[in-house]
Amino acid sequence: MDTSVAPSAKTPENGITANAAPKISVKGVTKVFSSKRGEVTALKDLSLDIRDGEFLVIVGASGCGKSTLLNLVAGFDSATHGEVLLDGRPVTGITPECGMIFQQYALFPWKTVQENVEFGLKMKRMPKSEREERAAKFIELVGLNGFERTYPHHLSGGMKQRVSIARSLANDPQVMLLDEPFAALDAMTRQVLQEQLVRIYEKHRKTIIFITHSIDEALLLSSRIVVMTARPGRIAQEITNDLPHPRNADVQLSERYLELKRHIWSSVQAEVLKSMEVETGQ
Ligand SMILES: Nc1ncnc2c1ncn2[C@@H]1O[C@H](COP(=O)(O)OP(=O)(O)OP(=O)(O)O)[C@@H](O)[C@H]1O
Repeated sequence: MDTSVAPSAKTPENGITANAAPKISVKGVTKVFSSKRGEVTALKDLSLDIRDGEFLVIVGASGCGKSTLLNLVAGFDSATHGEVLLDGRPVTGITPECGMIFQQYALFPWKTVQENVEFGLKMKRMPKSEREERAAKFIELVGLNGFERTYPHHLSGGMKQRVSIARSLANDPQVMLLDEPFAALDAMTRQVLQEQLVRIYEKHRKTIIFITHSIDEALLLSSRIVVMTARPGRIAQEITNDLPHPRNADVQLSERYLELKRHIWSSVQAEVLKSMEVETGQ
């Protein structure tokens, strides 16, 4: 594993200590799917540690197993071999410690913004006044004040995704899992939401695992980037992202940014070419 561009896992900006016990530990995970067309090995003997407060971004060719890995961490599915540990305990099902955000917002269309954000808190039986106050705080954090009583079908895609983020944050998960959350958005909305997520990360320091196909998105957001191999997915490379915080899109103009981007691109490109060979059976 080449980490030559990466200086160290500890940065003054994020205060993450390399030798702290991992928040999440993926240990020798293999995932085989069986279908009518036979078996697909999506992940093979994949191991990965994620530290508390890290913003880990996973990139890799289409079909290399990124969503499969995230689903195992979320407890939506279980590994064929190996295990996923959260705070040292095996993940055996969905847990409130992990909040998931999908590309397709997953909002309740019959509930207002306020009711969507309050939903998890209501499930936890939080008293009404407390949950209203909490929801208002996170609606404000994502810049949606004034839209509390609006229904999702009156919101743009970017606004819907902000509701999803507010809903997840309101539940105060220790870990946020995001599967290509901004992929369906136009470029400008996407940049606004990326910068908003960076601000949220800088303020709240959640442990975040984020999947994307965009190297620019990975570099803007992450504290570490993992490139996965072509299927069956394993870790091809890990790169510590030492671009400074507070971070915004201007970071893309720096020499360091271009250096990291070139490095990640060469790794991703090699894996994309391999995945094309897998698909065409060469
Ligand atoms: N439930 C399933 N049954 C059968 N095969 C599956 C299932 N889920 C995923 N796969 C297969 O496992 C492999 C990995 O899929 P996965 O969705 O994890 O990849 P990905 O890297 O997230 O892809 P993309 O970037 O295109 O979203 C693919 O070949 C996919 O077809």
